[in-house]
Amino acid sequence: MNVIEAEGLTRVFTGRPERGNRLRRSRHVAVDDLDLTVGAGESVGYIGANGAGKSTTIKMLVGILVPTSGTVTTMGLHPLKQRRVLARRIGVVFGQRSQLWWDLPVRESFSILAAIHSLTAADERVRTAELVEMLEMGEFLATPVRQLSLGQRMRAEVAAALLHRPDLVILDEPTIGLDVLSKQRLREFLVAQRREHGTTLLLTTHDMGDVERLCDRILVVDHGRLAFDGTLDGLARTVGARRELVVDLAAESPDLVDVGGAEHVRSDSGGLRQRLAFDPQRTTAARVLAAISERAEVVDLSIEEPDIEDVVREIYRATRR
Ligand SMILES: Nc1ncnc2c1ncn2[C@@H]1O[C@H](COP(=O)(O)OP(=O)(O)OP(=O)(O)O)[C@@H](O)[C@H]1O
Repeated sequence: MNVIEAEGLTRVFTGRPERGNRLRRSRHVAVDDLDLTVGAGESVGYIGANGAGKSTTIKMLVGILVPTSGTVTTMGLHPLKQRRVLARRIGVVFGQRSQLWWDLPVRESFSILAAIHSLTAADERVRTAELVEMLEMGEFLATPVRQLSLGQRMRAEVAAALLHRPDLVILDEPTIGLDVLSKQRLREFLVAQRREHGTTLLLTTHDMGDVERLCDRILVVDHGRLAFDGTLDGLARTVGARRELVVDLAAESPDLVDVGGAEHVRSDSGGLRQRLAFDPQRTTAARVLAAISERAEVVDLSIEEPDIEDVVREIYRATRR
């Protein structure tokens, strides 16, 4: 069964009437004739530059925005006409907007949501305990939401959206602004939910790490239109999404140009710091590091992910050729 089916989905925003000419309004096509199907159990990353139309699409899928034209069903339901029924079947997280009660302790927000979703008292207890453990929320359950750190709040938001075990979870920028550890926790949790419950995931993100660790299908949107629909492998083949290993060496060294599986990008400070690019589909950072260590003593290292904006720009370039 398809969890999401959209055909010719279009949303046009019209501005205010222009001064001196009330009949003229600016017109902006945010989502342009989009055909989209997402099957049960898929994990789909929806990426694109700022303003490409990601949030607008999601809002139409969940019934917050009315399409200008086209059709859409989510979980086989009409998002606008059957919004209440749909709300019981899906979980939605908008990174920038909270669904928790600001002044209440986190635990109470969960209780209210459990009541809204008609969970039994026993089920609420079991599910809350499970989420608290998996998302490590024990230490801030009694804290009012407004006092949470961003990482804590996002974990609580995700828990709130998944409390009723929805079949489809839609996340708009779930890891935005989070530190490395919080991102990792959240990703591990989502992977586990998928594995254990077969949950379908659709997420928008600017973080290539989210895409790599969470998604088996990627959609790239450009000016409201689909520019790419395929796997991460396919995306990497199209744009060569590379990572960079940055190593600090114990002594100045010549450029590390002959390291297998990696390409020397740049040396700084007489070769004390060197950057090597590699394709994560073909080799691993550990292998590249081992090869470097045979040639020079490494004292520190970091790995830089490709910037999603660069990947998207490359996709746009490739698809417009
Ligand atoms: N309510 C609105 N009224 C007018 N224009 C809007 C409205 N909402 C969005 N837009 C415009 O539609 C386009 C798509 O916006 P949307 O928020 O869907 O982009 P996005 O891909 O989610 O971007 P971001 O990554 O920055 O969140 C943008 O040009 C935006 O300015």
